[in-house]
Amino acid sequence: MNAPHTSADTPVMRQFLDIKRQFPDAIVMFRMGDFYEMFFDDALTVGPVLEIAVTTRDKGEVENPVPMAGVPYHAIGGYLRTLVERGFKVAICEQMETPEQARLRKGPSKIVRREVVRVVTPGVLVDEEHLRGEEPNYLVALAHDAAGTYGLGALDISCGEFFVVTCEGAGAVRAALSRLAPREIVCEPGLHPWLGLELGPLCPRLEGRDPAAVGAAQLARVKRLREESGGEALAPVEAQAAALALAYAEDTQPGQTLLLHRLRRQAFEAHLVLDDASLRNLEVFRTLRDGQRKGSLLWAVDATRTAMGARLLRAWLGAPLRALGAIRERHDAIEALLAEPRVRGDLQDRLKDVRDIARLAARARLGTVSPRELAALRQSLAALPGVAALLQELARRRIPLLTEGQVPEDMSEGTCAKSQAEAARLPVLLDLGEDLLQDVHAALVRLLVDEPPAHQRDGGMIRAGADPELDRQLGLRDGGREALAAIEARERERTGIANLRVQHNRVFGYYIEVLKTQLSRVPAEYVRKQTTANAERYVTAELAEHETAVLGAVAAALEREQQLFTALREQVSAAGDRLLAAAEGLARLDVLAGLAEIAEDHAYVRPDMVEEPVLDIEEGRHPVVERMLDAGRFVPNNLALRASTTANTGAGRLMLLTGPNMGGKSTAMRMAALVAILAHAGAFVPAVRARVGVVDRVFTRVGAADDLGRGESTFMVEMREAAQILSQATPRSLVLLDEIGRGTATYDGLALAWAITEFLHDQIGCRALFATHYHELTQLQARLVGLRNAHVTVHEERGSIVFLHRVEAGPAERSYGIQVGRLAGLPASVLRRAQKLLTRLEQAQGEARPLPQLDLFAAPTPPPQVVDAAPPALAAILADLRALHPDELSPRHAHEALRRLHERLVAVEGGS
Ligand SMILES: Nc1ncnc2c1ncn2[C@@H]1O[C@H](COP(=O)(O)OP(=O)(O)OP(=O)(O)O)[C@@H](O)[C@H]1O
Repeated sequence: MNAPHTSADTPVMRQFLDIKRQFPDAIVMFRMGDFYEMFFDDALTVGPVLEIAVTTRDKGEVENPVPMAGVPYHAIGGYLRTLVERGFKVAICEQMETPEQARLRKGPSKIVRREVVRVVTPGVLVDEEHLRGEEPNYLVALAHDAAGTYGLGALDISCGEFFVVTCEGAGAVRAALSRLAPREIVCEPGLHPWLGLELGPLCPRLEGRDPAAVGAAQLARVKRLREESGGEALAPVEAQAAALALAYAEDTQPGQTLLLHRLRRQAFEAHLVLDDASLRNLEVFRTLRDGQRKGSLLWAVDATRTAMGARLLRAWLGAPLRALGAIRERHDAIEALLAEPRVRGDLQDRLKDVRDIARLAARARLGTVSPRELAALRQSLAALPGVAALLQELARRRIPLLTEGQVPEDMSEGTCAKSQAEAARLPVLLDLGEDLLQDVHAALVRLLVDEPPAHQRDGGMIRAGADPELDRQLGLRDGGREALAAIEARERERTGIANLRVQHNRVFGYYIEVLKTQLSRVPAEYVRKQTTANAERYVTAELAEHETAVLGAVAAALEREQQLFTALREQVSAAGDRLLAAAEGLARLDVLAGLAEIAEDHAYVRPDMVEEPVLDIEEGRHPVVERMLDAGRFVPNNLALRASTTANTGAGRLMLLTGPNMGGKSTAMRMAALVAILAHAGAFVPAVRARVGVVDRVFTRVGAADDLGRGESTFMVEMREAAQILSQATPRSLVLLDEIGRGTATYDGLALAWAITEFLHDQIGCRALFATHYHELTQLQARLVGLRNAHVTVHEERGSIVFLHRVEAGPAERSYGIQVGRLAGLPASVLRRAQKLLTRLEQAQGEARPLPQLDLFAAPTPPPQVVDAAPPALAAILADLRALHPDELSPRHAHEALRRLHERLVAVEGGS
């Protein structure tokens, strides 16, 4: 910034430059009266972005005037959102005193004191207008050690969520980042390209900061927070990442203490890991096609009533559990809620009244909560006793349920009574705790009016009768106003001016207005102040006195209101930890009740979770595709995988799925993965029965269309993903491969697919589903004990095919590419030509046999004809026509053949 001396050398500009020096990388929004002004380069940068005019401060008086652009203070929200969405960092600089106070202040400088009160970036948003209720708003800080271990510190200051994740290697970092979808990443400058992070899609903003520079104080704070949270100590990279996130976030909120809900540790090994490819391909959070939430797994199972619940459900799906105990706790809770549909429904109705308690608490802590938002908190807390009562009812109703016929004789003593109590207890996850925050609720009821205003600044939020001092000021104010009305009446009477009025404006305060037609009656003591088109305005000594009284009372009342509101806000802020604990319990309840509702409405069942590496699904359905089709149209399928297999058991560890395009292979495979994910997330699953053995990771290699935009060929992406799977999958993993190898020459592709299948089967031995069009692979069943062929069935009729979408044992008999092409509307001539080429290719391959043991293209069964069935005489003519080789005929022979065919056709038609 090269500020010319002349223009910048005023006290205010010096103040601005001082502040700008402290926030060199931020756009400084500098409050001046009713505007936020931006100067110099800031103005030039934001002008076009915000579509506002850039002017100059000195209006042509100096040679190099200071560029300036401003926005009205009350409209800052929209402008701020635009800037933040574009990835800017914005420092909000406020006036910390009134011009009046500045003038009265001792000392040489009489300019208004200004300070940056907060810095706004995408990762530290707290205001409702910037946030989406159902999505978290993470800031993620990255640290790493020499061994290539990464610590991720994830912080959502809008709701106090704070945790660390450890990742081994760049791939794991990418997986974690795509799950968390952070709005901002803080890491060592230069780290992100090295990690291969494509920030565009992954995250809107990156802040370069060196984790090593994090202060000892921050590290100590993180350590203390962790101790208070009761977990084991953090590894150094974890602590460093957490401290970096905290330091960065706190720098954006000068002078504030963030509300944090413990510092948790998400152990990598505690979760079923879904890498970015799986999250994307399985459409866990959004669809592949248009990136929408609708049509995703999350959408299909979300019946939450609160924003907090929606966020928690997202977290559960993104990081399913691996520990059977923890998974079963969730299933137990859903089961209990399913058993009592009426209680569950009532609970959900209560939850509808619950607003985003976590985010409201965080805003109370930062001092930005509005009166209207505190009313939302009041409404939420009002729902708590009802929720607690319903949970008690649920517990009571479980006693007969669990103890029928085995009520012990003496409930008061002995182990029997103890187990009795144990059995009657609610599933642990349905326990909301004792603290219903009714003290906070009572304070909100006592102080806040029923419908408070959106902003604190104008007052009108404190209930009459709540505070004697406020009531007194309001009395004075109203008394003053009444006195003014009395003056008006008295003066009308006294002067005989019937339409004399006492009025008020900001320039003159209170005045008496008399129409010009009545001027002759104006008493001598009225002092003329202003002349308008058809009236004169006057002041009197009495009026001035009352005015002072009224305005004084208004100001005093407003100030008292502000004091009371601030105290109330501080009371809420002090209850922050309790509010977050309640928020957590409510969110969990909301998710579990929602999952129970989905289970009931869509006939999901509790999966049987086991350690043994199996995946046995009876009549499973794809949760999303099922919903998109008309009721009853989805064809349920059985799928069974068993990692430890021998030749003669029904299920293998690797299922090779063949069958025509559009036959339902992808749907069946995804169904298996989604059932596994839902089960681990603690949800019920869309099936009649499911036995799910613990999975450590789900890998998918499915359709590559969406990768094309990234500048890599389909085949390259495919192979890279396959390489990753082969190097990372363990015997506990679940692997989905959809048509691997099809992006290259036939034999290359087939050979790669063949070798990959063998490797998965022999070396890794995990559960895997492999959809392929290489029929040759089906012969592997003879050699690989754990491989089972399965196919999606079609019904064939008169040369046309109908997809049955049913998975059955054994390989598909052959492919139906040409029939599918026909369904898709390819021209008949192309189809005929393709059929002919296919026959020839099959014959040629049959003779040449370039890969002997593969038995390529086994003896061709005659392909079904593409043309419609015809009467025999006609069919004979068609057969002869088909047998012609037009390209090999001379024009004369062609003409001859055409004439003969035509004659026969006319004869047949004449005879029929
Ligand atoms: N079990 C099912 N019940 C009803 N409809 C289904 C079922 N499975 C698939 N479908 C329908 O068939 C369409 C195609 O399914 P899918 O994409 O799974 O086929 P595919 O065999 O993988 O095809 P391709 O080989 O071309 O990828 C789906 O979009 C869905 O509408």
